[in-house]
Amino acid sequence: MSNIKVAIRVRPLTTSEATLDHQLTVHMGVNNTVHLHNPAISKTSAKYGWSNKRASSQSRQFAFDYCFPATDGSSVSANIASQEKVFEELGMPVLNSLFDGYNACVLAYGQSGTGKTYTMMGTPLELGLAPKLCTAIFERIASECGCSNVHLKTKRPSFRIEISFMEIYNEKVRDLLDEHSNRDSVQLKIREHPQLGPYVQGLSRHTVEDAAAALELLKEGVLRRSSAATHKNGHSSRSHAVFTVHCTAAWVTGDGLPRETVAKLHLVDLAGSERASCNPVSRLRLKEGALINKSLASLGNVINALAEKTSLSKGSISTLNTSSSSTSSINIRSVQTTPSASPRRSQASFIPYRDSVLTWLLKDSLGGNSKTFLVAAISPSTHAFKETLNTLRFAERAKRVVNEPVINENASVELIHHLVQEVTRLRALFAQSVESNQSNDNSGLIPSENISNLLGAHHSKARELTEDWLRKWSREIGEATTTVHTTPQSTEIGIQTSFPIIMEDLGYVITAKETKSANRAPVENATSNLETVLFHSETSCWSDDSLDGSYPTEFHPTTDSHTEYSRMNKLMVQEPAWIIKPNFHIGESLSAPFSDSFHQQRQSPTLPSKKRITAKKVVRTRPDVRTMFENSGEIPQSRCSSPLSSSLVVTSPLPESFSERKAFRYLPDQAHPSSSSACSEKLPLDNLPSNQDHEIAKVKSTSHGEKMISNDSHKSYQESELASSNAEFVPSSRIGLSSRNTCCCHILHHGSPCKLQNQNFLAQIAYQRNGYCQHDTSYQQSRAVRCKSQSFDTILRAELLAIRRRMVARTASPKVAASLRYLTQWQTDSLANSLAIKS
Ligand SMILES: Nc1ncnc2c1ncn2[C@@H]1O[C@H](COP(=O)(O)OP(=O)(O)OP(=O)(O)O)[C@@H](O)[C@H]1O
Repeated sequence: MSNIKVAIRVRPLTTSEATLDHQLTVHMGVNNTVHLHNPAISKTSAKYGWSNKRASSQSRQFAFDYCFPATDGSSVSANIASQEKVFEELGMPVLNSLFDGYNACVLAYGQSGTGKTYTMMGTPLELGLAPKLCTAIFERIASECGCSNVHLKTKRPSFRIEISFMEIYNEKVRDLLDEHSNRDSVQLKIREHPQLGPYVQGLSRHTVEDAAAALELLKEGVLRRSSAATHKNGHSSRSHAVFTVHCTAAWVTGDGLPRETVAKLHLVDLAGSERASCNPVSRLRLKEGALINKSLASLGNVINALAEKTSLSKGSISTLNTSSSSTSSINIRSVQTTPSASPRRSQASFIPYRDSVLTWLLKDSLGGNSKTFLVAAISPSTHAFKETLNTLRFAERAKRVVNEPVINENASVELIHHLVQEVTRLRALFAQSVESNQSNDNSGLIPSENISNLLGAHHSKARELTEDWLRKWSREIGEATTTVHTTPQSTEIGIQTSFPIIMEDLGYVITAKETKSANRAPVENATSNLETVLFHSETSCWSDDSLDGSYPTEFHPTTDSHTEYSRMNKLMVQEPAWIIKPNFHIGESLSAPFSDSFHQQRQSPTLPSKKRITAKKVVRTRPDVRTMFENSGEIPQSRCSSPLSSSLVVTSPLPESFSERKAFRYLPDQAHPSSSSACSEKLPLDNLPSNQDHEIAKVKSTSHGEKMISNDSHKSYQESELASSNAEFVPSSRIGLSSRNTCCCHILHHGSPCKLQNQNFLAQIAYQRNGYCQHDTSYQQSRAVRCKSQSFDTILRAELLAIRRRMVARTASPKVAASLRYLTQWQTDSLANSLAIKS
């Protein structure tokens, strides 16, 4: 049970009000009290010597849960509650409720022009609750995905966020996210689901993967919303707007049980109440105003009825308490059906939700399953005294409304939990039964076969439902995105680590990729699937953003491309393998045998070292990069890596003239201060392109004390590099980033598209471990990734440990070890330690 929480927000006097010398009527006291008095009346009573009665009837004091003042009474602009403060005090509890699985609702109520829209939507410079919440939701998702044990969720949850946005204009519901809808189009109907409550039939729901997408939808809807100039507000909302965020969270608990919560958040910006006496600009405005007032009156009636109901139930409880002190055996039912109380109660128990579209739709939020917050917006001006008093009275009544929020668990998940409990109970019963069989005491016990049958049935039902749920959840998330792939369902997690090495006069960037398959039984077998390692190593690579991931026709490695492709898919599912072409030997660093499976697969235990890569054909490289090479007379010997990770990578050794110094022009001196001394020793940075400043400017400090260059900055850096005529060699994003010792994480899922938050999550982990991470944007764009989230936790943790181990293994070659100084600190340390151990 929780009461509606009420906040009062006072807007500052407008410029015209201040110019016209409007007096202030509202003052905030201690403990969230609001004092309202009418200075005009006080003055008049003093002047004519009236009794204080009239003046005091115009002076009231209220207490609320939150107060957001606009003035301290002495100056207009001082002490104004900022949008940030409102978000912190109201937005954060709302956010917490949503992530705990509760429905939540924020209603902005008040006279026209008092700041409802300002509070809910804000302005471009001062964002309101809705945009701030959109951003915060995705930040929370990223953080929940990034750390364990949040809200007792022992496995990291995965989320689905959907958005809908509607307005109630003249008692008609309209979808604000449907570009074809307009005020004259067919109105949407409200229906009521026995369990889920009222909903709008045919209202579009949009799955969003990041805050930007959510904000875009919000903006779109706000632009479509009906508004007009009125005498009170130049941009007055003529409809009630309801922005809804549906948040579904799914995770697997420590004991392997699925959990799924489905919560929704309504952000309601009501149209402003207005006096009918105020001259309407047109007949249309008059009609709009009348319907707005009508629906607000219905809202008032619902609030009144609910407040009354609360008072009555409190009365019942106090009656019960008094009676029970005298008669201990009295029961609640008998008190509630006391004849004298019943007519009033039955009247009060009827809540006129259906009197208006607004109240019907908000049924859950008003006296139902929701944690509701009401923001009553008021004007401090004497001229609005009456409306302000009405608003405060309304808010005071709303405070008495009691809601009954519950965590909204998915029904089938609840059933699974119930079955599992039942299985535990039956097991105990079974043990008891067996014991008593042994002692030949069968009195009162159910025969053990019966229990065993029931146990078996329950167990298999629970397992079946869990599997269904896992399938449904991953499919649902897959369906949420637009790209659909028909390749077999398989889930992999890959980690890519890149670092430069120098062999003779050639610089290479080594990109080591590891991909694991976890497609089967993601929960139970995740750990064992870790052994299914698909290791892919290759030399320097240019990622070709223009490649869409389709198999290039020119690709002629030793095996037929299609066979290769299907083999890859198969391998991902079934067996560990090394994907290294015989003609793709890049030096002893990667020739070291890494696993037994490698020997089995390749037969030749070691690859010849220091052999240059010779590819049969030049595959597509970025046209600009190619042109650049052609101009300089150097055609890169490129090859295309197998479509291991769905994102095709065009690889190439660095060209002959790509000298050491040039190769390391892009080293992370600025990005990784720890490695800067090592770099600058050997690689003077005097030849850095002038636009490096641009890049450096965008290097962001992070909480880890290290610096990270955003993708954007890198992109623009790269673009400016391309534009620069004296550029001799233009690295693609991958090479550029690779030379920064990045560790990129890919989650690969053949068959369904990517969920950004999961990538964020992995990238975040990678960053934490490696000090730097890259978002593979081309990958995000071109290919779909979806991983069954419940396997992330186990796989990734082991993955990160494994990559560390493997990095150590690579130090078998002193040449590679020499390149370690360019790796980030933790890598360097662990590898150096291992070298020391080996020597
Ligand atoms: N707390 C505040 N601080 C600064 N300016 C505010 C505040 N509240 C409202 N305003 C300004 O007051 C004007 C009216 O606000 P707004 O449009 O939000 O009112 P409203 O209650 O939504 O009106 P209506 O019901 O007519 O749509 C806007 O210019 C807004 O920027």
